[in-house]
Amino acid sequence: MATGGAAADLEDVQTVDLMSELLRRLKCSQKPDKRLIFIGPPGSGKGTQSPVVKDEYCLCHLSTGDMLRAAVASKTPLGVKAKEAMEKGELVSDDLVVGIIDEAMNKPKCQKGFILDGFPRTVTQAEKLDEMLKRRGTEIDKVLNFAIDDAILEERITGRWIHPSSGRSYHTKFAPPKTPGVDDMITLMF
Ligand SMILES: Nc1ncnc2c1ncn2[C@@H]1O[C@H](COP(=O)(O)OP(=O)(O)O)[C@@H](O)[C@H]1O
Repeated sequence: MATGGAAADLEDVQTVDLMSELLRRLKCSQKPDKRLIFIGPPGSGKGTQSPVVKDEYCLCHLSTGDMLRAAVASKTPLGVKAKEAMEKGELVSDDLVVGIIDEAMNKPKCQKGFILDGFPRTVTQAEKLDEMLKRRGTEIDKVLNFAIDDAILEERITGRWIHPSSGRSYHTKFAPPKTPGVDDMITLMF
């Protein structure tokens, strides 16, 4: 399905990037398919573990929260519809969320499977997920519940610092920035 445009784009890609992507795909072709659901409150470690598991098993990480925030930021039609509910701290409609997950699952990066993060969040979403998987002739392999003590969660969340423009997160005790209150990359650059 490569188009003329896509082929031209590849010519612009550095050889070293192209080779490492080829090697990655070769390695990935030997991995078993995996379809996972991660469940856990903010601070439970989903955000830390997801990229590790994703890279190891060549999966895509489908975080509905991240996808919705990106849609809102880039003002796509989906983002415009989701914005109001998100700002009020309410759930976005099941149809919208199911739509973005269904579309994302068709992407090549989800070919080996996926990590669902923040989805399903309602019974309707869970039923729709069942339908989607049935249609694709697949199943969920594992659901991982990041069970964690409330006291630990509180310590992690209250000590968290987020650099808004990059999304990099720090912790006053566990992962402090080099200079208090300053993002490390900025410290490095100046
Ligand atoms: N599965 C979902 N169904 C409906 N709304 C969702 C779903 N996932 C995320 N959202 C919307 O995105 C917001 C942010 O989600 P998320 O990043 O998971 O963070 P939080 O832990 O603050 O809920 C939610 O408050 C909700 O409005």
